[in-house]
Formats: sequence, structure tokens, C-alpha cells
Amino acid sequence: MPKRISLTQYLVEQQREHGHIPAQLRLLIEIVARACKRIAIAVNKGELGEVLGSADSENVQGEVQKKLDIISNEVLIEANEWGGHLAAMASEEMDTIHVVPNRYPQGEYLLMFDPLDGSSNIDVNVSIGTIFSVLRKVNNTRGVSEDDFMQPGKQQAAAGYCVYGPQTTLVLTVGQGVAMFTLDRETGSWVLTQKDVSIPEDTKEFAINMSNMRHWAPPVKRYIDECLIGKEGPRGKDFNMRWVASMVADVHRILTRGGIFMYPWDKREPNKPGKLRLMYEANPMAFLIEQAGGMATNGTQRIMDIQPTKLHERVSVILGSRNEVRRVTEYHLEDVEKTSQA
Ligand SMILES: O=P(O)(O)OC[C@H]1O[C@](O)(COP(=O)(O)O)[C@@H](O)[C@@H]1O
Ligand SMILES: [Mg+2]
Ligand SMILES: [Mg+2]
Repeated sequence: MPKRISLTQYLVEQQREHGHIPAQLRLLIEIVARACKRIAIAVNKGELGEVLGSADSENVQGEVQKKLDIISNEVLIEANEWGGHLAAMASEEMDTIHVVPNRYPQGEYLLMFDPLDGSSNIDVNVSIGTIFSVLRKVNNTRGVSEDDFMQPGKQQAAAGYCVYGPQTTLVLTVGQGVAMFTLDRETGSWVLTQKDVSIPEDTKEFAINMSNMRHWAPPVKRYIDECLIGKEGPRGKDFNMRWVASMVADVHRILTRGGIFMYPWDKREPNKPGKLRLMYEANPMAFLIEQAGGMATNGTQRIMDIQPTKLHERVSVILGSRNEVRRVTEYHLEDVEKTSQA
């Protein structure tokens, strides 16, 4: 039987043998993974744990919060604030940053998370997840503000997600490829089940919310139309479609067997760049996707190059198999050029 490698062993190896991560970052990742285990337990209890349903409150983005959104947020904060590895945290569910209280030591990292991704799937027993991104506080004077978080995704020290599905899987990058760990419920440990994850360059599977079709920009419409014509069209092949409506689950499928995921800008709210959030949804997923050989853009620009200007900034997202993302991005760039010449 092959040797079982735990998350701790994997991280120690990354730290000691390869020198890829400092001890504080290792501790941070282990604590996030432990928090995800607690969230997984709450998710699994469902109705029995009285964790389903709405919490009768709204987050800063005007979205109705589910009980699990709030529980997961609290679990992540409680787990992380005392360890001495963090300066502050930011979350989809909090208006502004949560600075590590004075009674605890301050560390040099900044943690961002979407505590519960795929909220509309909680009550219907479909895969959901937690997404996280880690930055280093560049300015090392005492005190921390939202400005410290305003770093492009390419500066992430680590990123990952945990998907609560038929299996509970933690997917991680520290900038040295992507590794997947499956939760062994009997021993309570994360076991390395795949390393050097690699996304096929080509795909025949797309993920997009088709109900928004009439609102899309022409390049997105063009790309999907071509997929739908299939063999008879310019692509010369038939495409399949999947849309879980939990980004974690859709990205997990793409990391596993390839595909393209899009949540593009649409004309219903023209001033809103997209639905998904840059700092704790798009950036960590873009980091994972690129580390697995894929590509992630907002249509015209690499997502991880975007300079954020606010914590809850939104962004248009196109990510997955390299050749498909490149194609959609080219369609956008051609469109920009056409409009500028008109
Ligand atoms: O309901 P829609 O429009 O299909 O949107 C689904 C998308 O919204 C999200 O659920 C947004 O995330 P939250 O649940 O964390 O707000 C993504 O996970 C998913 O891809
Ligand atoms: Mg989300
Ligand atoms: Mg969420």
C-alpha cells in the first residue's frame, strides 16, 4: 500500500526540505484546514444541527445571509485570531477587516475568505465550499488597514478551497503546483490524494449560467453560440454543459477533468464588473488554476494582475482550460478593438 501523506507532512516537507513556505504560513494553512473540518461537520449535520435556512440578516453586499454563512465565518475567525500568524482577516460576510485583537500576538499575514461559497445550494444538499487567499502584509509597521489588503492576486502567498461534497476535499497551492487532500473521517486527518494537479489545455465542457444569456456581452455570446452549434460550427466538436452554481464545485470539476467556467459582466448592471468577488473568490481560484496550467482572465486582463481598489470589489471571471480561456479573451480583445475603431 502506498504511504499515506498527511497535510501536516506535506506542509513540513514544503517548509523544511524545499524552503517554499515559512513556519508561520504552515501554521496558518493548518489552522484554516482545521476550521474547514469544523465547517464540514456543521454542513454534514444539516437539519439535525439546525444550520439550514436563512439568518434574517444581510451582508455588506445586500445578500441575505444563510445561517451557515454566519457560522462558517465565525469558525474561521475564532480559529485564526489567536495563533500569532495573522495581522487581520477579511470576509465576504464582514463589512470591513477584522484586525487581530490586541490581546493576541500579531503576525505578518492577511487572510481573506468566502466562508461559505454556493450559499443557494446549502438547503438543497448540493456541494458547497470555503475559499481562502493569503497575502503577506507588505508594510510591516504596527497597525493594519484595508490598504494593506490592496495587493494584486499575483502577490498571494497561498490560496485554496475546501469543497463539502460527497467527499470533503481541501485543494491548496503555495505557489508550487496544486495538491488535493481528502478528509479521512475515521482518523480526522487530511490525506494527500493528488499532487501536481494539471488541467488539460483543451476541453469540450463549459460552465455558465445560461439563464443570463440575453444580458451577455457580444464576445461571450459568440463563444457560447459557437459551442452550442457543436460539430457543425467553427469549433468542429460538440460541447457539454455543467453549472453547479457553487464556484468551488465548478472549479473543482475543472481542476479534475478540465473545462471552462465563466461568470462574465452582463448588461443588467453595467457599472458592476461582475458578480464574483476579486479578493476572496476570483484571485484564489485564479492562483490555483494557473498553478495547474490553466488560465484566468476578466476578458481582457489576467485576473491576478488586477490592482484592487476595494475589499469587496467584483470582477468578471473566465477561467479553466488554457486554450478555451485564451479564445474567449481574444474575442473580448477583438471586440474592444472594433469598438475603438468605430
Ligand atoms: O446563482 P447564480 O447566478 O448561478 O450564481 C452562482 C454563483 O454565485 C456564487 O454562489 C457566489 O458565491 P456565494 O454563495 O459565496 O455568494 C458562486 O459560488 C456561484 O458560481
Ligand atoms: Mg462565493
Ligand atoms: Mg459566500
